[in-house]
Amino acid sequence: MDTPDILCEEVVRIFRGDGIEVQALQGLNLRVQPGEMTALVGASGSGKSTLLSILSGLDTPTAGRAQVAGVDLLDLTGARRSAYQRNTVGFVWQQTPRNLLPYLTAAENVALPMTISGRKGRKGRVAELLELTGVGHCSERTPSQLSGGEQQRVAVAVAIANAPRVILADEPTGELDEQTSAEVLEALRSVNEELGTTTLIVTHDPTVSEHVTRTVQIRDGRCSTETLRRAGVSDDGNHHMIAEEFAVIDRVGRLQLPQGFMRSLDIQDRVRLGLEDDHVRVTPADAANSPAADIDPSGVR
Ligand SMILES: Nc1ncnc2c1ncn2[C@@H]1O[C@H](COP(=O)(O)OP(=O)(O)OP(=O)(O)O)[C@@H](O)[C@H]1O
Repeated sequence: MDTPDILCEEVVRIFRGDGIEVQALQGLNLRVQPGEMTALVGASGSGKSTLLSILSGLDTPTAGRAQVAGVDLLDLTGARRSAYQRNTVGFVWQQTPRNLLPYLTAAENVALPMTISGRKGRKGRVAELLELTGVGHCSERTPSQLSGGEQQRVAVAVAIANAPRVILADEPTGELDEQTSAEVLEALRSVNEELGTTTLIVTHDPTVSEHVTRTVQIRDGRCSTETLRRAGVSDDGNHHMIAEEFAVIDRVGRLQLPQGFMRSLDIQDRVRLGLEDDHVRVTPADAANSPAADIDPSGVR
């Protein structure tokens, strides 16, 4: 298997202040392979923004290992941090002012990172990237002359201007309606398919899952479940997408049982484990004859 473009191993981030300690990330493990397009979803406060701050080089983990495109994020300082943010990763933020300069046209915004990096052949590349994200017709307009969706598609073109290995998108569709969101997600998908850019989209938006092949759910600062989508053919020959949900298990065997399972079997504090031929049995400890929640290795039932 290739070296992952995003690699998090046992990442911990603790915030301390006023005598209070918050464990925003509690030993998070995540691998995103080169060329993968993944959505990271989770309830408010689950740790998504904290993880994205670390991956973007704006924050440092308290413990653990975090690498993006082979760059170790724990000892990133000064000039290496700037080079990382300029060339290795591209960003799309929810708020337009963070993505685009208001007094530059779309084309000038896309050209700017290339100018800063001293990249040649800028003019042709600007036109190509705006076409790729579906906003070639907007090149001479400033952000205030663009719709919210067009602004975000220009932001995607800006993010890939210096050909980064990885794009990190933070709620890129947060302020858009469903139709416009779909256009922005299609722009990200075109970039992923045409250029092979590894893409991680952090979002609350449940419709994002329909545009990616992998959705990772984060709960209490750890990855808890993953949904993988693949094309399938049904008996009548029609093509359709099949989505399958898996529990995430780490190297030492930790996994999170879904809250629904815990509630329906009244599981708390401790359970009995049993090893069967092809699966592990989990039984509430204090219910001698209660039904068991079986964990099948091919998925969570
Ligand atoms: N700078 C900080 N100081 C103290 N606590 C923080 C800080 N940043 C985040 N937290 C806490 O860490 C936890 C995770 O926050 P985070 O913003 O990563 O969650 P999130 O999943 O991105 O939420 P949302 O979807 O609402 O943005 C929360 O309990 C939050 O209050």
